Order: sequence, then structure tokens, then C-alpha cells
Amino acid sequence: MSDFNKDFLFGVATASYQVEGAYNEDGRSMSIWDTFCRQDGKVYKGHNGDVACDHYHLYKDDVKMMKDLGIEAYRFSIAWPRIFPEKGHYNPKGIDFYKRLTDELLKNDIKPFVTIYHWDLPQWADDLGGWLNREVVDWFGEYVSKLFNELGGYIRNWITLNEPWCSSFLSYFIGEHAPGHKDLGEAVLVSHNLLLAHGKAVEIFRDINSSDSKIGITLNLNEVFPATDSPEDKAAARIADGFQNRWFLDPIFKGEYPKDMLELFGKYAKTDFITDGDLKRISQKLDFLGVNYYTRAVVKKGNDGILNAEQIDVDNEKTEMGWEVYPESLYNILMRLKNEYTFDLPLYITENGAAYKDVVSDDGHVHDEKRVEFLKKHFKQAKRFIDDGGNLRGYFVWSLMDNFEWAHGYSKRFGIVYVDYETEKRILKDSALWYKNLISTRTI
Ligand SMILES: N=[N+]=NCCCCNC(=O)[C@@H]1[C@H]2[C@H](O)[C@@H](O)[C@H](O)[C@@H](CO)[C@@H]12
Repeated sequence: MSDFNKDFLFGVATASYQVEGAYNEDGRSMSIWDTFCRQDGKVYKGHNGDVACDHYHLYKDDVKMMKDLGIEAYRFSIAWPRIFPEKGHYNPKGIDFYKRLTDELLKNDIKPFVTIYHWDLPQWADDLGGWLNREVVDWFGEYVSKLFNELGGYIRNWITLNEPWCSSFLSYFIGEHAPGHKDLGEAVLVSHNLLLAHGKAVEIFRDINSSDSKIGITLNLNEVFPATDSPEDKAAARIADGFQNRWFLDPIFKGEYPKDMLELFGKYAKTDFITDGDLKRISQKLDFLGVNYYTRAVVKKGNDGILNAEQIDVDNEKTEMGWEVYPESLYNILMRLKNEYTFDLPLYITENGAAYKDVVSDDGHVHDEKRVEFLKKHFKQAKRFIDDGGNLRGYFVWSLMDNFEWAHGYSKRFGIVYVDYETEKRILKDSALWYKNLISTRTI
């Protein structure tokens, strides 16, 4: 048994489109996810975020619930379509919601960690090309400037982007997320414009915010294993690692794209969009890195003609998402970051959690023992990293409450709090009570 020190932050995370609802209230305009949900076959049973968990109206109760659990930090995202519902048109009512939410958090001694972009691009921006249009960097700059000026006095921790891998490759190559394109060339261009927007936000942040405010980015990283020791499978694992991890880690922390991936992508995608100064903008010094970890990947040589790396099914415990439970990779990823990229830069686990088939028992409780075990194992790996000299500053469980799980709609439950979507009633799951005890004892 060992203790997390008193400065370590125990948090929970959500995202605007997944919990807020109030999709057309107080001036909010459509996002690409509002549009995507309305297209046939894109989202499970046509679910959407119109109401979601109604966090927009129930935030005070949700903050009280966090307070009662002893939660020390709350990671939430801001909906760009609330702040700029039209190009160049600022909506003060949009900011007012986040001022109310932040005020409630601070009154309850809960630190706000804000994600500036968690995938809900305004539809007006997408109509102008969205992340495919390099002008998006300027639109993003206007957006972040307003946030820093209006909220910078209350919010001290900022995350520019959530998982640019998902906003680019999952959304423009694999096509599972909005806007649902399937073009590798587009995805590579989008990934670059996302990183440029990230860099622009850091530049503006350094101009506007005081030094006691911190800025970082959140990346979803996984550890990639070859299915066998064969040279082909090892080569496939290297490419998959480049596709998932190095394509973002290298430009941000080393100021250059990985050569093997540039060469590979260059065969299928335009890569002449990288202009002088781009990598300098992308690789500015950060105050922390956020890591979202869910599972590892085991890959074999594939034949898709592009990456030629195919994830295989592993006969091991899985979550409702079909993701293998593999806590050791959390430690390995953090150690790799420390040794190869971030060194002594503060790290946060900005997301870790699991979806399971949660049901309300006859006793009115939700006995989610699998989630308790999942979290226990992963917190142990986080503590192992700290004991081995890792500069891990906090851990945000995904998620505070069940919510809109993107293409899966409301069919997957990640919360430590159960949400009855018919009534919006919240029910603490056993995992919430377990987390409350962990926070109070600080011992895993
Ligand atoms: N094909 N395929 N896909 C693999 C996708 C893995 C990466 N997905 C994530 O990390 C998302 C992250 C997101 O921030 C949050 O908004 C999501 O609710 C959670 C749970 O899904 C995780």
C-alpha cells in the first residue's frame, strides 16, 4: 500500500457535447456533431446530444455531487458553438454558462481544468472547410483569445485540444467520428492544422495569461505490441505506433514529424502543406501533457495497402467497448514519455476509465465491481510510475457520469455515476463510493 501525496489531484472528466444538452439554448449554434447525429446510420439509434445529461441546467447538483465525493478537480470542455455561434460573432451568453460553472466549482474548492476543443467544431466553420482549411487556425485564435480574456482570471489550467488523433484520423480517415470522411490525405492535413491551432493557442496564452496559469494538450496514447516476433509484425507495430503516438508526440516535443510516417503518408497524401515556421509554432514549450489511456494494441502485418498493420483480437478481459483491460501499458506509456519526450514535465492522466453493462439493482444501487477493479489496477500503475520518479500530478477518471459516447450514443456507460436518461436522475455507482474512499485515504 502506498499514498498519493497531498498535492496529487483526484479528478473526473466530461466534455461539452457529451453532457451539456441545451443544444440550441442561449445562442448556441450547431456543431459538426449535431449535424453528424442527424445523418442516418452515423450514431447508434440516431442518438444525439440535444439533451444529453442536461448538465447545462443541472450543473449545480453535479458540482455538489463532486464535492460530496471529495473530487478535487473537474475537467470539462467549452463548446466553441456557444462562444462564436457564427464566424466573428461573439455570444456573451455562451461564456456566462462557463462563468457560472467555474464559479460553482471554485466555491466548492474544485479546480477547473478546461479543454478548449473536445470535438464540437461549429458547423459554420465546417461549412468553410473546417480543419481542412488552414484559416481555422485564425478562427481558433479568435476563440481562445476570448476564453483567456473572459475566463483566464478564474481558470488556471488549460488544455488546447483533446485527442487530435481522434479529430483527424478517426474523423477524416477511419470515418467513425464527425464529419465522417474517409480520406487519409485529408486526415493528415487536418492533423497538421489541429497542431497549428494548438500552437497558436499556446502563443496567445503566453501573451495574455500570468505565469501561474498552465497550458498543455491531451493526447490519447497506447502501447503497441507485435502479434509475433516476426519482422513483418514488428514492422507493423512500429508503423501503428507512428500512426497513433509518434505522429503527434514528435512534432510537439521534438519539433519534427517522424520521418518514417512522413514517408509513408507522403505516398498517399499531400504533405507539402508544411510551411516554414509551422513546426516551431507546434513545438512550443508546454506546462504539462495530458494523457488519455484506455487500452493497448496488438498488431500483425495487415494488407490494407496503406498502414499494413492490423489490430488483432486478444483473448483477455475486455470492457464493453471491446477494449482489452491492460493496466501495465499505462505505466509503460508514462515511462516512455518520461524517458523519450517529456522528461520532468508534469503529466496528468486526463482520462482513464471503462464502459461496462451497468444496471440499477433491486436495492437501488449500481454494483459496478468490474469498474472498481479496472480503476484500482490502473491507479496502482499510476502510483508505480510516481514511485519510480514519474512527475504525475493528477488523474481524471473518465467519466464523472454516463454520457453521450459519440458513435455509440448512450449505449455505453463510462460514468462512476449512473444517469437515468428518462429522468436525468443521478445514482452514485459503487465505483463512485470506491473513488470517494481512495480520495479520502489517498492510499492504493
Ligand atoms: N476505432 N476506434 N477507436 C479507438 C478510439 C480510442 C480513443 N477514444 C478515446 O480515447 C475516447 C476519449 C474521448 O476523449 C472521450 O470523449 C470518450 O468518451 C472516451 C471514451 O471513448 C475516450
